[in-house]
Amino acid sequence: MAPSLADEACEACTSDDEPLTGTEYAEYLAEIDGDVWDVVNDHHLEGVYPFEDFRDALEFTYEIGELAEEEWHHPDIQLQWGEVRVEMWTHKIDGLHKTDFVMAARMDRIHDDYAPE
Ligand SMILES: C[C@H](O)[C@H](O)[C@H]1CNC2=NC(N)=NC(=O)C2=N1
Repeated sequence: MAPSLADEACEACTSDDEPLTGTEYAEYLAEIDGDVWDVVNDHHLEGVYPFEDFRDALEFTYEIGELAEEEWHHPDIQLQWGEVRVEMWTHKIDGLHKTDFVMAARMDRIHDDYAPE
């Protein structure tokens, strides 16, 4: 079996890279949580994570913030009761790079720990 996207390294992006097109990112999109993530305008990822309450949403926000600092790839984050919204793309190429999908897969893995029993 191919390694999970969440186990792959975040690849460094250079300004020579082209943003991924729909056919190119389709295989990565299939590996992240389809109930959470959508690609918008072939340009960025939008994710909406559900939570049981505000505290879980707050702790998840902190955890993905730490991930962002470790990988130096920072989503826009909106926290509200029971929900965390995330937007993410690769600024250098103003579009999607494999790294955006690796980050999404890592966030999915973190979110798994918040699933209700
Ligand atoms: C200048 C700085 O290194 C860049 O803006 C980094 C930091 N965080 C980032 N976050 C995201 N989401 N995309 C980027 O391309 C990015 N690049």
